[in-house]
Amino acid sequence: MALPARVRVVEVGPRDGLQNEKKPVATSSKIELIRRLVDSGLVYVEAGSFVNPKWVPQMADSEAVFGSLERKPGVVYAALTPNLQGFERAMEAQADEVAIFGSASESFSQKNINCSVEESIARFKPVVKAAQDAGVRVRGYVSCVVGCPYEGKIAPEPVRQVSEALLELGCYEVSLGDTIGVGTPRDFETLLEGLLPSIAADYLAVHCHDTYGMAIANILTSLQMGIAVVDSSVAGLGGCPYAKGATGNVATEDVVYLLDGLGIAHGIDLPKLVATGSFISDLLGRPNNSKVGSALSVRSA
Ligand SMILES: CC(C)(COP(=O)([O-])OP(=O)([O-])OC[C@H]1O[C@@H](n2cnc3c(N)ncnc32)[C@H](O)[C@@H]1OP(=O)([O-])[O-])[C@@H](O)C(=O)NCCC(=O)NCCSC(=O)C[C@@](C)(O)CC(=O)[O-]
Repeated sequence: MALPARVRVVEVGPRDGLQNEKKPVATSSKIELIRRLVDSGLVYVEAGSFVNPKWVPQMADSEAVFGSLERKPGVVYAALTPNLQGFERAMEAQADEVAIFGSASESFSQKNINCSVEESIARFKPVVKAAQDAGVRVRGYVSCVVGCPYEGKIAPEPVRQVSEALLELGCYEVSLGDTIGVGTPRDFETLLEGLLPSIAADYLAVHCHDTYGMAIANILTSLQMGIAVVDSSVAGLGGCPYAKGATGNVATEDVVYLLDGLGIAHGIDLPKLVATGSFISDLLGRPNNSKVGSALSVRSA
């Protein structure tokens, strides 16, 4: 299949990237990070999450973050909302879009959102209804699409079932999460071969963690199979609080470099993005997990 002419990059660094940071990150730093990301050309930023702050303390200031974002036409600031309580908080904070998050693995569902996969769909139903009533778009996530930290390998069928359930509820798109970054291109091929006969590529995104260094290869495979939406975190920030040992998302800089090399449009200014990756890595006092970011920072220094 031909590669897509344009890819929509969904920046999840301020949420997925920062949610697992052990040291507190100042609200003002999060706001500055998001400002720089938007200044780099990103138009979709997952800026926070309205979950139980006891479960994910790093996201407890999401109201304050959303309250100080500079709103710009065409820029979407999204938030995770696991239930109606989260959705109401997100609306109060004027999130532009929300996301519900399920799992293809029962064990991960219990650890992450404290309910079974079936219960999660029932819990999401009123969230989507409330969002539709408010005219707010809802994105869906499915975690553990190829592997689970508790159950090992995951087959495409449960992923298809949960993805279809989320789309039937009213999600406009489902992002397929390799939560622990164990997938290889063969796994992504098998996954998409299992999904694409019943779900059009236009309704799917990929969300690859880079634990085993396979994320860029998995994204390339997905692009070749018609996927045109890619989630990523600047500087490869992140990890999942409920997936021990999982490292960050694929770095946005690495995705942009790949897209440039393939001649795929994306609308992002790579030098500005690299500077943003250096900014947040310095601020967190951790190495920059983007290979492209590190290489280009050294060259420009
Ligand atoms: C889902 C819940 C809330 C269920 O948690 P629960 O304990 O089952 O909820 P509950 O309804 O029984 O309520 C218990 C307490 O939580 C409070 N509560 C309940 N809901 C909220 C809310 N929205 N905001 C604030 N507070 C809330 C509620 O008010 C109550 O407070 P108490 O009376 O004990 O003081 C909990 O399990 C939770 O917060 N989990 C967070 C999970 C999370 O954020 N995980 C990381 C994000 S997912 C991810 O990273 C994967 C992804 C998306 O990136 C894709 C991938 O890579 O795979």
